[in-house]
Amino acid sequence: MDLFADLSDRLLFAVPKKGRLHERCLQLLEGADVQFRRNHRHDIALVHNLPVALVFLPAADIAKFVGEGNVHLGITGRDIVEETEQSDKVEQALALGFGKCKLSVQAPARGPQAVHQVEDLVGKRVVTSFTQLSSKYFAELDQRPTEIKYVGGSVEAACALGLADCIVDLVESGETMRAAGLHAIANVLNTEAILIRNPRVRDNSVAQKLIARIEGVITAQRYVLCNYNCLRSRLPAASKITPGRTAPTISTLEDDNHVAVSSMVLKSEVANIMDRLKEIGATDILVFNINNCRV
Ligand SMILES: Nc1ncnc2c1ncn2[C@@H]1O[C@H](COP(=O)(O)OP(=O)(O)OP(=O)(O)O)[C@@H](O)[C@H]1O
Ligand SMILES: O=P(O)(O)OC[C@H]1O[C@H](OP(=O)(O)OP(=O)(O)O)[C@H](O)[C@@H]1O
Ligand SMILES: [Mg+2]
Repeated sequence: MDLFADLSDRLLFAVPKKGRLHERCLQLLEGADVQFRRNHRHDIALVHNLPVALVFLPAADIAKFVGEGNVHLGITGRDIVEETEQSDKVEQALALGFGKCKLSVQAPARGPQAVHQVEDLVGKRVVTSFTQLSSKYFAELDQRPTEIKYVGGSVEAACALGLADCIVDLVESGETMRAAGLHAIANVLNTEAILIRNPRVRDNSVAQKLIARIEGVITAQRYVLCNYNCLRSRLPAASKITPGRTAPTISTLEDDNHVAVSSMVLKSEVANIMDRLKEIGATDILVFNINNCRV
């Protein structure tokens, strides 16, 4: 196989090769029926059923590849787009709703090294994988230079090892930082995984198709389908509780006094919605997962 010739007519789509976003990206691709077989240790995989090639890269490099046009579409964290200064060069096609965390300033919580406010860190030593964002953050805080040093991983160890007075790193549950004796003293950025594209992509139709499919998978994960019966006279109240994305679907029943209602509702609100439907006398309330959709 001549891989370079095979790639020339394909849309290149970068996917994190490891780390927190990898598995979720593979699930998205499966949901979008992007079929491929990745050979062991090979970082490029041709898609069988679309003119697309997947390129497996470290999440930290993806924004730059997309921004410079080497690849056309990619999934990475918003933090990476900001850190690599690509926000003017890439378009955000979709926010994906996973990989949510905060980039935050963390310092020792107790002992002689303890720090409780970020102002006390001006002029001190910061260790991070996010040197650009950290430099900007501390420069805005004070004109005095703060020393910013790069490390590629296990950033949380830097204070205990005497390398830093504080770190700037990603925090989700806070477990890693607690275990390292650190606490958050300032938030630099909220981030989540995003689908980005190069605005100069040649074959827009393939990119559009992929974006629409991925949007469908994400929407299907966020919503469920709620079906129930209620008295026709309670329809105005029912429609307020389940307005649907456009409007609820109403079907007539043999019994003229009742209607069947079907409506997409947010998964995160479904328990509350079922309670409210019960209160207005709805019966036979059923909730179904949605496998896939286009909205
Ligand atoms: N704890 C977390 N919770 C949620 N999202 C995270 C978390 N850590 C990182 N991310 C997101 O995932 C992106 C990639 O980070 P991650 O650390 O998973 O990649 P990596 O450094 O390439 O992998 P690894 O750390 O396994 O070597 C980050 O830029 C951020 O957007
Ligand atoms: O708040 P938490 O839920 O504990 O998550 C935060 C941790 O997740 C990331 O680390 P990762 O797992 O990528 O390991 P790494 O430090 O080796 O990159 C990040 O760098 C933190 O260490
Ligand atoms: Mg990591």
